[in-house]
Amino acid sequence: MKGARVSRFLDSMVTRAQADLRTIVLPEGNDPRTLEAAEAILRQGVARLIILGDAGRIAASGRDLTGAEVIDPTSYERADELAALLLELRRAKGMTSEKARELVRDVLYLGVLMVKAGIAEGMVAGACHATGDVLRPSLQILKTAPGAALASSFFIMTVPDSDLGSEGTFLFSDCGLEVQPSAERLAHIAVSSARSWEALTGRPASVALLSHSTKGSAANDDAEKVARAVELARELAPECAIDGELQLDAAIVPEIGRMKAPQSKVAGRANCLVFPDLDAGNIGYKLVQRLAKAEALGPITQGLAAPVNDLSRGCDAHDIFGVVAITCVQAQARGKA
Ligand SMILES: CC(C)(COP(=O)(O)OP(=O)(O)OC[C@H]1O[C@@H](n2cnc3c(N)ncnc32)[C@H](O)[C@@H]1OP(=O)(O)O)[C@@H](O)C(=O)NCCC(=O)NCCS
Ligand SMILES: CC(=O)OP(=O)(O)O
Repeated sequence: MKGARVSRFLDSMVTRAQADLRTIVLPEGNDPRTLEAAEAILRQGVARLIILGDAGRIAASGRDLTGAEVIDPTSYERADELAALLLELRRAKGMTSEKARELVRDVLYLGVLMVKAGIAEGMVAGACHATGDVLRPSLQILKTAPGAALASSFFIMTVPDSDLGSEGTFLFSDCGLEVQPSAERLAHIAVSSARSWEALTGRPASVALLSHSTKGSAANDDAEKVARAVELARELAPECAIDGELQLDAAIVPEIGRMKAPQSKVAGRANCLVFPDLDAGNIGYKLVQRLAKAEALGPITQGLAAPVNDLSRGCDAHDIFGVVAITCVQAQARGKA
């Protein structure tokens, strides 16, 4: 964490988080990277923290976690109350009181239930759990936000020494949640991404729906799905700059955008890149992170009723710190909505 390069984007998230503190639950208190990030979050006054895990093990980490509330999920005094809440919310889906009492000891379910009950305002996990396991409890318990058709996810990528996108910063979606979105779901992902970008950066979104084809240069079902998603996204958000289908070079490199899609207002200047499916999105973000040494903060969920954000199991403490700062900013926005 010490000496980690902080992007201008992350710096702005930290400043906003510090100005109006929120309470975030970190269910992976047994993970050393999480404790390293927690120490930095507390030292810099970025969030109030609830850390779930074995208190003895956490104390033995040697991290200064003064100010954090450490809760052992095996002896939490509000466990019965949260199990009753889970039962009430999921009874129609076959939840039993026995199963609810068992699930409330699972740190991921416990964390989400704490958010649902208002004990915490957001959650960050995924350093040592797979994405499906992190997101399933939030999809089941928190559900989508009013007006959101679906939940999806994005990364904020900052490529060092690049002037593409927004001075090297991009939103990539969906790199974590929707596996094989239909044209309709892709359109919703594109519009949510534009709104997330604008809420986080304060800058106008320029959204490219990516493909192996630019404006009909290839004719097949995959390219047509993306072109259809563009039409639908424009109907959903006529005020947004959205275009496609575009190849990656046409989307972000001005001279190639002008050559391949001369009529497009997005080509060559896109800052939000929407991938056609999860294979492309997940592989794409990891390529940019690992080969271009980009800062990759996410997967951040959008469209959920309260902020629960995931991490890659390949993350480091800097990534966890960054995702917590973004979660705080999302929690502030929810508080004001
Ligand atoms: C997130 C994910 C786990 C959800 O699917 P699932 O576990 O199969 O769960 P289900 O389809 O049973 O859905 C569980 C609940 O989530 C809801 N749900 C699923 N996807 C949703 C979405 N995109 N938006 C809103 N709700 C959604 C379902 O409606 C269901 O609600 P219900 O139980 O109240 O009826 C699945 O989409 C997934 O595995 N995605 C890929 C994750 C991944 O591996 N990413 C790569 C690394 S980042
Ligand atoms: C986002 C992601 O790819 O997560 P993981 O690396 O944990 O699968």
